[in-house]
Amino acid sequence: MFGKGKTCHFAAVPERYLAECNLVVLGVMGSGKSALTVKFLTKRFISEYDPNLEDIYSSEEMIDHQPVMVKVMDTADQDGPVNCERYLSWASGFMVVYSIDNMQSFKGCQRYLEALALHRKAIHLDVPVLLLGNKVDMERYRQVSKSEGASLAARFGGQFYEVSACLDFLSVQRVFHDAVREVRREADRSPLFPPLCRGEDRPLVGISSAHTFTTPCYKELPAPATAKLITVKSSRAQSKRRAPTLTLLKGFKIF
Ligand SMILES: Nc1nc2c(ncn2[C@@H]2O[C@H](COP(=O)(O)OP(=O)(O)OP(=O)(O)O)[C@@H](O)[C@H]2O)c(=O)[nH]1
Repeated sequence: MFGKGKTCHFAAVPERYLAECNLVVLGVMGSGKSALTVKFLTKRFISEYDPNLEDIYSSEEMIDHQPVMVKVMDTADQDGPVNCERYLSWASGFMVVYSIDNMQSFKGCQRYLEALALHRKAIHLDVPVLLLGNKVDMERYRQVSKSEGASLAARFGGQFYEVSACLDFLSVQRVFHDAVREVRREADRSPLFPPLCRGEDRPLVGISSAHTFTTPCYKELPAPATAKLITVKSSRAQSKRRAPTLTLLKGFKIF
């Protein structure tokens, strides 16, 4: 299990004021989805994960002086974008990951982008999509050029980043925070985005419309069928405390 720690609460901000942003991380096996997710949540790079586990992690973040509960679904698709329903209807935004040292993973992520384009068209909402070229530390084995990544992202109307789960934390954090910013922008821009973010029965109090955003609820939101919700301490809070021992997927421990 990952993240037994209790949630960190920002002292001055009652929980009911937190907006939520559901991010889904997609990509073929081995592209680094779990590594990026764990890096964002814990500032650490862990090299092995159970590829079959699909979990949702949540972390309270302060982004542009606004608190937000970021929920990250680390998906575990075996065969590309099939049975996507569990995350399509849940997501506020998507992050599609490939590995710059693996052309197959780049081709694989195009299938995700196509599926997401269809989804966006179907619901008439520009749910933000970010394309991430991971493993830039593997530059000398690069198979996908930066311009190929950028032009693919542009083709599908998404932001493009190159990152590495095993290099600096801030670059990874920036990508996740930018995803939240994109979701906020879209929520502000589109009257079709539902007006308030609604967590599990969280009272909808005190959130001005300028800062509200949520899952595109074009239909009833089922809880993702196969995912567990795991709450971890925010990375910011964690850095201020003595690092706890976290037991990771597959029983790996980090300190
Ligand atoms: N060098 C390097 N290796 C990475 C990076 N990110 C992930 N890896 C390695 O790539 C392998 C796959 O990473 P995962 O995070 O498990 O990839 P995933 O996309 O979650 O894979 P599945 O769980 O199989 O879907 C692991 O051995 C990681 O250690 C990175 O930025 N740089």
